[in-house]
Amino acid sequence: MSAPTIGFIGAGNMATSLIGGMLQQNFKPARIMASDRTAEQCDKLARQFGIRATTDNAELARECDVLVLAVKPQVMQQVCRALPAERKPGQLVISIAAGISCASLAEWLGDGPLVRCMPNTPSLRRQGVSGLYANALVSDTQKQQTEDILNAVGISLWLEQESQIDAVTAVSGSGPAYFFYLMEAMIAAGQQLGLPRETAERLTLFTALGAADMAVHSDVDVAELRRRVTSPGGTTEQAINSFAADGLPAMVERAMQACARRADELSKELA
Ligand SMILES: NC(=O)C1=CN([C@@H]2O[C@H](COP(=O)(O)OP(=O)(O)OC[C@H]3O[C@@H](n4cnc5c(N)ncnc54)[C@H](O)[C@@H]3O)[C@@H](O)[C@H]2O)C=CC1
Ligand SMILES: O=C(O)[C@@H]1CCC=N1
Repeated sequence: MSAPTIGFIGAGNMATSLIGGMLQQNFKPARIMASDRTAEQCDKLARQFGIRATTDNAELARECDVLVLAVKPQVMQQVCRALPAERKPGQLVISIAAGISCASLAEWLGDGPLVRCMPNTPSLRRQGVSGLYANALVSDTQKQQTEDILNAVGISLWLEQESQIDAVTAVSGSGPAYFFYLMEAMIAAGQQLGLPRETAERLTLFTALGAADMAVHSDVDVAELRRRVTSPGGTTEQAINSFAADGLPAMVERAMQACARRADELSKELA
């Protein structure tokens, strides 16, 4: 079977990250298309990646075997309803929007194979992680096609239930922002302690990179890795005790609950 043609509707941050990663993983530019509301964005992608880009979403719907919906949740209904009814037969639709349910997508597009995917921006560096949920009409071949796309930019995990996508959004979809926020705070605190900004920044970023790499490749869990840094009566213990006294775990839980709740609210507001 020949390789599928893949069309991205909405060529913004996430689509650019995904396409960039796919091309590094030997996807052929001739097999990838993108459409965007703005001609500037189309020109940018065409120049950057050598792919075909158009302002006509309908062209992708007619020509592509796989359609990736990568517009903001707030415009998804309008974009879906404006697509032609004569889409490529058996077309797989992959939506990466937060908080847009399969039921809404099926109502706007008609019944068909549908995957909900929650990727994240480190896909740009092929370090992404995605949660995937398929409706009952998705074939094994289409599941494989979905994995081929998302695994080109990192790793992907299939979910049993659609509702778990909101939890994935709270952990990994939005998660890079939490780590960036912590890094911002560490850089500022490093400066307060007397380091030049650039030094505090490099120390912080390489510490984050090293800690994540170590945790990913470790055969013990992250709590044990933390304990191994924390000498009794030493310096780390003071910092961890301070975080605990300020209620860091509860703070993280509340933030992630708020994130998942917003995804659920969006699914109702935009249904
Ligand atoms: N940015 C992130 O970290 C993540 C975003 N997502 C989801 O990905 C989707 C896209 O997010 P971003 O790439 O961050 O947004 P973005 O704003 O960078 O990209 C959206 C693109 O859609 C285009 N667009 C708007 N209306 C259009 C229309 N009618 N037809 C064609 N294109 C149109 C815009 O011009 C823009 O280039 C959202 O639904 C979001 O929930 C999912 C996971 C992570
Ligand atoms: O903030 C948002 O709504 C999107 C979804 C996950 C990450 N960014």
